[in-house]
Amino acid sequence: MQFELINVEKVYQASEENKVYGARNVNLSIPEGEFMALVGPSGSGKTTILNLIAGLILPTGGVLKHGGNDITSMSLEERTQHRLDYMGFIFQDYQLLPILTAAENIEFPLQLKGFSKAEISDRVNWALKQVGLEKMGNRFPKQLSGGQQQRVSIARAIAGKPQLILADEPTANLDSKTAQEIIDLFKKLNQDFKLTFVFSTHDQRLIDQIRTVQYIKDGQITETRKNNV
Ligand SMILES: Nc1ncnc2c1ncn2[C@@H]1O[C@H](COP(=O)(O)OP(=O)(O)OP(=O)(O)O)[C@@H](O)[C@H]1O
Repeated sequence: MQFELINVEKVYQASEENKVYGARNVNLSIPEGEFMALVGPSGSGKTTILNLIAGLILPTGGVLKHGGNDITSMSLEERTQHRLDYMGFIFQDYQLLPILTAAENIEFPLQLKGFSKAEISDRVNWALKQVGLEKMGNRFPKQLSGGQQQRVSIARAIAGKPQLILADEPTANLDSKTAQEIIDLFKKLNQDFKLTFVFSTHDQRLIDQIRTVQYIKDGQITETRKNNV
């Protein structure tokens, strides 16, 4: 099922006379298996668009769809459930809980989804293997490098077997070699499982490797570039 943003607008009302367009006339189709980056300067609206796709914020205009379903007309509970069912999230600062081991960090959202103990254990082992950390499940975040912590957060995002991964600047805190390894891992997951990726980046070195690049400025898509990868 594809995600679609149709004429989406998000106005932040800082005050009566101070309106900020976080997104304006955004039209985006995200088919299953897409590998898409949102690229633009700070404040251009990348996070806003990711949050709109996630249903974390609602547009002030336009429609957001997944398959035939209109996400904008769902209740808060339905949107939360929809997000749990279909999406995984990766953040710039990993957002791992420091008091939990790598494996426990991956388990946590699976418990929210109500899986059995055996299913959780299978999924954690599967996810750790996918990210090449099968021997590090017992380590705490502070015992892992930045790249390894980001791998744990990727494992956490994929363990629920989502359709779409949303990632806000996932390589911004990493050196260029580690950033490349993380993008290689995204590509592998995209190819092996037809997992859809939409992520924001500032990193010019990564852009040529991304199938669809959406350039964002002042909340608008100014250019779409397709790379043959
Ligand atoms: N909650 C909010 N209230 C008011 N304005 C906001 C809010 N969130 C974002 N904005 C504004 O909307 C615009 C887009 O912000 P957004 O965070 O989406 O950009 P970004 O491209 O992700 O930036 P960065 O690369 O710095 O994270 C900016 O002008 C920002 O100041």
